[in-house]
Amino acid sequence: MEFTSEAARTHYDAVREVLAGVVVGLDFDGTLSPVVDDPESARLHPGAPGALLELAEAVRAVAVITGRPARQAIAMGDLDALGDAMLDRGAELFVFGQYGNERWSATEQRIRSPRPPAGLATFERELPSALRKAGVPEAYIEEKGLAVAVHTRRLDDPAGAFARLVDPITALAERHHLSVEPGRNVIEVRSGDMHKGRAVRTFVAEQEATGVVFGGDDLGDVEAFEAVRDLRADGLPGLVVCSASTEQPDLVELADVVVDGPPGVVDLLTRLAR
Ligand SMILES: O=P(O)(O)OC[C@H]1O[C@H](O[C@H]2O[C@H](CO)[C@@H](O)[C@H](O)[C@H]2O)[C@H](O)[C@@H](O)[C@@H]1O
Repeated sequence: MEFTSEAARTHYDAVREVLAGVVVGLDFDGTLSPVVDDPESARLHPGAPGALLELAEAVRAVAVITGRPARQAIAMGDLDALGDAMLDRGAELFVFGQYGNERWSATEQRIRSPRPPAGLATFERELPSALRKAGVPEAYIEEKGLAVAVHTRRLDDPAGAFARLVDPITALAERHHLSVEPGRNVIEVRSGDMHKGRAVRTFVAEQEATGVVFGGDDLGDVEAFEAVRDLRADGLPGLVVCSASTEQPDLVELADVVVDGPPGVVDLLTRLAR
């Protein structure tokens, strides 16, 4: 792991000093789960469950804060079993799905979810035609209930296809009053009401946290990075962790600690816990 500045090292020490009251939010894809070609095949890094379990005992609470539907993240990460193991040790696991629109906890064992945003159903109906017109009809459409993701990773030219799709998808989304979230070979369309920054702030407030850590790897994590930095400016110890990749190099400059993808995240969580 690498600190991005001397101040960053101080932030790390400040968080460790109040660790028992700290909340830890972690993104799923690219942070806890290595990025794979098929979004359905993503799984937790093998070291993640053990590291999260150990960490949960040392902090106030742990949350997976993801763009995925909560149900999917729970299934892919076997998070209900992990949550049970945490409860057995007096710790709690939360999942904030769809950028904080959905909420699950190991104690409640049910997902609270709002209705899909107005305009999403029409957007979905019009999307295949927009993909055809942009010359990328074979892009993979992932329907998530509250959002739609268009993936280009498995195409012959993922970056070129992404570039051809951003403007037409943005225009279509705007016509339906929806927001666009570009990511790693993915363009997501969803309601703009919620983002990971709000999820982080809610998590901190509800848990009356004495500090906060957030780790992420993609543009959809930037609001959470900013929330940690803003809370820190208000006096709450905080640490921003970037799970680095060549696909989103710009995120590094927003972070305090940079680690090498999910294996590096697991290593950092293990160090924090000890
Ligand atoms: O907030 P996250 O947990 O990072 O979720 C963001 C999106 O991640 C998924 O896509 C990404 O991971 C896939 C599997 O590794 C990869 O194939 C894809 O290229 C990545 O963009 C997921 O499919 C989306 O629904 C999530 O919103």
